[in-house]
Amino acid sequence: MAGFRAVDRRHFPLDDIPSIVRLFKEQLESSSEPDLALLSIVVGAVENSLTCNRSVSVQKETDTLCEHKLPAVQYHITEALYSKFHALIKGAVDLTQYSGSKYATRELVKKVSDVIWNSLSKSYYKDRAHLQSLYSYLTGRRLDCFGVAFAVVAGCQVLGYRDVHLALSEDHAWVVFGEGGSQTAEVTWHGKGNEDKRGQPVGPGMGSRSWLYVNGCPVICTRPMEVAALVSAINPSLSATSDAMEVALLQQELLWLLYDLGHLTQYPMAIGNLSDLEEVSPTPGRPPCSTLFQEAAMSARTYYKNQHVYPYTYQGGYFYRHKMYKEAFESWANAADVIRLYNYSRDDEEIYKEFLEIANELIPHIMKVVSSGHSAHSILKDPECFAHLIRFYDGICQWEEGSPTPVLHIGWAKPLVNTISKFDADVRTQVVIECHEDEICNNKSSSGKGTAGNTKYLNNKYLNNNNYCKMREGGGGGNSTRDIIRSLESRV
Ligand SMILES: CC1(C)CN=C(N2CCN(c3ncnc4sc(CC(F)F)cc34)CC2)S1
Repeated sequence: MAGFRAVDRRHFPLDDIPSIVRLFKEQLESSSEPDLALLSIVVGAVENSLTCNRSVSVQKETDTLCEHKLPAVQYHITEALYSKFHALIKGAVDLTQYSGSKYATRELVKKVSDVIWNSLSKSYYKDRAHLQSLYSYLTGRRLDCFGVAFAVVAGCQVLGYRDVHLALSEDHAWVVFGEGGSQTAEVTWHGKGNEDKRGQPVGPGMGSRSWLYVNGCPVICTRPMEVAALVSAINPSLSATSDAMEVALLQQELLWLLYDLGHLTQYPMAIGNLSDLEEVSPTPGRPPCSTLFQEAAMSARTYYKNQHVYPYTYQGGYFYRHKMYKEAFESWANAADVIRLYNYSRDDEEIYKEFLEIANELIPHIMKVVSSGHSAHSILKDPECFAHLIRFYDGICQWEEGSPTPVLHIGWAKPLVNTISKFDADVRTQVVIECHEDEICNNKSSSGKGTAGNTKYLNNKYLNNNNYCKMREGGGGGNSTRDIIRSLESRV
């Protein structure tokens, strides 16, 4: 649409959270598609005014939630930026070049990606905050890697293509297009120092088994889920240690609107974002954040073959912050059960850092804290805690097996040895180690091209009955947990 619909104009000026929620609600419930450019410009303007300007207005203590006034988003500013985006896209893409098909072609998608890509400012710090919205793009010519992918989808919407949608893994974004969303295309970069693969289909399919492409189980967005992605990408941080409260409250309200409309059901990370916000500032009458973290994990199991890691690290982080250490061990073991199916490759640094922090910071901290106490109920006397930790470490070991890049090094072994040796032998012997082969792991070892620990992998199944966990010895060599445990036994 060339300009704002008349209905949109009357929402302005947007000077508080309810007025922005009303605009989103109307966009999401109106007959035609929600307008990604309009919504991204609006939330980008609010975020920018509350997090990027030095002139931070000190909120009067007397203010209650509903009186949270925002720096008003004026209609004429929004309309000018909206028209600028339309002019940029329509001016650069001659649609007569792309046959009359209603479906986008790879050339069209690549062309829109080039228009965004070539209009970005030449050099800026790509990992900075607040570079995800079209407001940032249109006022500063700066976008982060997610922002480029989002801008391409918004640009294709401006051109009238309803088949181009955002595809999201846990650390990358690309687009699907064509009949039934059957085609894929890279449209942005990933990580540092990697040549971008823009225009190419997302590859190399299952072969690489890298976490970056979540084994063929990305979140394929509908238009409302693309709105959920732009809302999830709102970044309230003012500095490394503080958030702009109004921006966080706006994000929370918009996520509840999307939740109630059912648009987060198949989007585990957005549910996780909402749970994090609820943990900090619970909304009366809403489910507790612990329930939401569980919903995120269930969503990943239901819709994405349990191939996503973050729902379990969201949940484990929550339990850790609330000193629910046994539950944290279980969530982290569940996260390791996901990563064990992958091969660690060079693009997977983000999840490597996540597991490194859990194994070498968070678990050792827990061990230190609980070692000071001497209660009979200590987790150090609980075989199920030991079993969760073994499952956690074993998952990381299996992740490494068959991978082109090694995972473990001595920096991992010391905290691991230290942790396991905190459990007495009579507790450890209650955990029967049982490993057996099954088809998934066979595929992993057959397709694994890696060198690190390239051995025949046997899956560790955990049968949790009679209050102990069975992990039966099997074949295999490399870093299988059995070898680690055996070597530990000889030292403890
Ligand atoms: C348990 C954690 C460490 C806490 N926050 C986590 N996030 C994971 C990434 N987040 C996300 N939240 C919603 N949608 C997306 S799409 C995406 C990949 C990017 F390249 F597009 C990331 C992401 C939000 C924050 S994982």
